[in-house]
Order: sequence, then structure tokens, then C-alpha cells
Amino acid sequence: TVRSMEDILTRVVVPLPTYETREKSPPPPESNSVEFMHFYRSLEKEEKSQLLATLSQDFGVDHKGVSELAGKLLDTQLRDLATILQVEDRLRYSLTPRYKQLLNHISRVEGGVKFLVDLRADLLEIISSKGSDSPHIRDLNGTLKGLLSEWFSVGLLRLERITWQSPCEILQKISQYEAVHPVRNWTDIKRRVGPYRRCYAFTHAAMPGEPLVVLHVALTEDISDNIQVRAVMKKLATLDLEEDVNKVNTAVFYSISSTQAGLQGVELGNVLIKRVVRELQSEFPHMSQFSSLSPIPGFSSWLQGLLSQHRKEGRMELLTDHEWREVADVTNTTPDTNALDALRKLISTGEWTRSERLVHVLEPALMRLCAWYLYGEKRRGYTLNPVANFHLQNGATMWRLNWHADTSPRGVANSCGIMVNYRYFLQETPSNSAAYMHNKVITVTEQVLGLVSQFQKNSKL
Ligand SMILES: CC(C)(COP(=O)(O)OP(=O)(O)O)[C@@H](O)C(=O)NCCC(N)=O
Repeated sequence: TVRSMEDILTRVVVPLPTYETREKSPPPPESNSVEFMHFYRSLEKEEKSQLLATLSQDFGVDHKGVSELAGKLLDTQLRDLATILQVEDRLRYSLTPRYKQLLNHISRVEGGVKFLVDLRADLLEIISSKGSDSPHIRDLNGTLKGLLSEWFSVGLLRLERITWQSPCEILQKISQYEAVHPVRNWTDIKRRVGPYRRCYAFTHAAMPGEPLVVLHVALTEDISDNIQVRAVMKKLATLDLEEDVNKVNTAVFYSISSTQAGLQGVELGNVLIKRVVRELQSEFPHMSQFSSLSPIPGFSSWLQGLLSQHRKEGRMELLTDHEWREVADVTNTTPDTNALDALRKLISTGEWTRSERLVHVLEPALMRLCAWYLYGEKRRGYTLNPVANFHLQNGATMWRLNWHADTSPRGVANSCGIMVNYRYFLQETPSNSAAYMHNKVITVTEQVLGLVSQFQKNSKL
């Protein structure tokens, strides 16, 4: 009940020591943290969010104390610098939320860091589900994210290469965490850690045996434009060893997955990609090309939404007259909203891929629509597509759209089979990243821009 929650918190979340005793007061007994962890774990979901609301609300910053010190700081503006710095330091200390100590103490007990990663996952779920933007919960999330970013900084992470000789429990975790191309069986995972492949994960001493983020790489002679046949998924290097490594000059990142929801925002994926690039450069000194081969989750549903909106408005400009006539011809409809309805149905079932003629006529249309989806569709100024946003934040270039790149049912359903290469030009990533993050500038190639301008010419959007 709330009463007992308040009691437990009052006892476990020790008050912030006074400024004078802040470095002298001994930490509470470890049993405090262990008790809190057990108690929290015993709660139902709803009770957990209640506890977190209480913790963030009643055990945060002493706002009254802060405002008094802020007033005091104003009064000392004319005093000597030493006095001002002294009062600033008091003010800084007074802004420490009481619960921050609890988080620090928990991080020092066995399994405490993992507990806090999972607790942040609960916080993120509350923030995204409740929608109620409780400022206290956001403060708690911010404080915890700050601590996690320190504890999981690149210097404290360990890069591990996963091979067929890695322990089964790691290979099993890698398989279950795979979020981009689901692993079907042992043969699948064996291939992905086998010849002409590299699989790397970051681990952390505080969470032994837990791959925090996993990156799968294919070693090729050129930048793959297809996830199935070429180089990436199917190239069966018959021999168990990498025969002609000196032909390898390209690394294709074809899957990256973070495994801890609570580490969202800690940017582990970006750090891992950069770390793996350095690792590969030392193993293959003449490796010169680094690129992703990325899915485009959300394109098909975005397109369906656009088609149904245009259906309502009776607008036919998404395809050219010629394209509509072709669609109408193949579907035995008339080149008007009937053809539009037929097209929506074909795309939702993936049926369009069975007709050579449709594939041929839809290629230019779907490619320019996809280019616009990736480049033109925004959310708060950044790309709507999360995978594009991730790579562009890292400073990659939106390099090439690939038709018929993922012909699996999943690939056709998610993005009409189109995939995209986000290419890492190593010298340019820092400036590209800054341009994207600060000015929302997307670094693209002529191929992509050409497709975008075809869309704009057609659609006057
Ligand atoms: C793409 C990933 C790895 C980025 O993770 P990370 O670098 O930690 O980014 P962030 O969550 O810290 O902003 C992550 O968002 C993820 O696992 N997404 C689902 C799978 C995918 N690759 O889209």
C-alpha cells in the first residue's frame, strides 16, 4: 500500500547529508539497497510506477532550499569571487536529488547496475505510455540516464568478438536479441559468425555475460546492394577459413541491435560502430569502404497511409498517368481511384512482386516515394524513419537506395523490398553528425537527391 511504500522509501532513501557533512557521512548499509531492490522486484507493474512517482516526487530536490540559496547567490554578486564560488557550490549541491544517492548506493551492490538498467526501462515505459509528462519522473529518468552514461562510457566497455567458439549462452543471446534479421536456426547463426563475417558486442564488467549491443558485419569486395543472394546472407564460403582475405576491402554492417531498453539514449550503437571500424582497420589495413545495408521499417505503412489519404482527396499525383494506366491494365481496373484501390491492395499483400510488368512499372514510382519517405518526411525536423535517424546522427551519408534488396516476405512487407546503404566516410562523420544534429542537414548523394526531385516534380507536395 502507499503507506508501506512511503515507510520503506523514508527508511531506505536516506536524507541528503548537510553541505558540511557531505563528504564525511558514511553510506547506509548495503542491506538498505538490497532491501529496496527486493521490494521493488516484488511489486506489480502498477505498483512500480506508483513507487517511482512517489520516489521522484517526495525524495527529489529540496526546492525550497534551492530557491533560498539562489536568493543568497544573488545577494553575494558584489562580494569577492571566493565567496561567490562557495555559494555556487552550495547551490550546486542543493540541486542533488535525494534519490540520486540511493541510485549510487544500489550501483555498488551485486547486480545493482543491471537492476538500475531495468528500472530505467520501466521509467521509459511509463514516460512513453502514460503520456502524462510528469516532470518529476522526467527528472528521475534524466538523473538515472546521466549516471548510466558515466558507468557505460566507452572506456569502461569491453569489445568482444563473437565466433562459433563463443559460449553457447552468448550465441543463444545473440540469436534471441537479433532485431533486424531474425535468426532461424543454428545454421543461420553459425553463418553469421563464420567466414567473411564479424560479430562484435560490447559487454560491461557490472553485467557479465550480457551483450549490451551487437553489430553484425559482412566482409566483402564491394558495398552490398542485396541482403539475400550476394555477400551478406547466402555467400557460403564453403571452406571454414577465409581464403582470400586480401580481396576484402569493404565492411557491410547489416544488423545492429541494442539489448537493454534501459540504455536507450546512451548511444552504445554509435560507439560500437566506430569501435568496430577501428578494429577492422587494424585487421584489414587496406579496408576502405564502410557502409550499412539497412532495412527501411515503416515505409510500406507510410505509403499506405499516403495512398488512403490521396484516395479520400481524389488525388492521383503519386503516380504518373502512364504508371496509372499500366496499373489499371494489369489489374483490369480504370486509371482512376479504382486503380489506386487496386494498388493499395497489391502492396498490402505483396502480390505486386509476382507480376513482372507491375514490378517494372512500379520500380521508379516506389523508389522515388521511398527516397522522399527517407529524406523528406520529418518528425521535429529529424527524419521520420528511426534507422535513418540513427545513422545520420552518427554522421553517415544516405548513400544509395537499392531496389529488390530484400525480397523476403518481411522485406517486401516492411519496405517493398527496398534497402538503403548509409555509408560512413570516416573523415566526414563528425561534421556530418554536427550538421544533422544542429541544423537538420541530411548528407545525401546525387542518386538519392535525383529520386527526391523526381518525387517533388511529380507530386508538387
Ligand atoms: C539502432 C539501435 C541499435 C541504436 O541503439 P543506440 O545506439 O543505443 O541508440 P540510442 O538508443 O542510445 O539512441 C537501437 O535503436 C536498436 O536496437 N533498434 C532496433 C533494431 C534496429 N537496428 O533498428
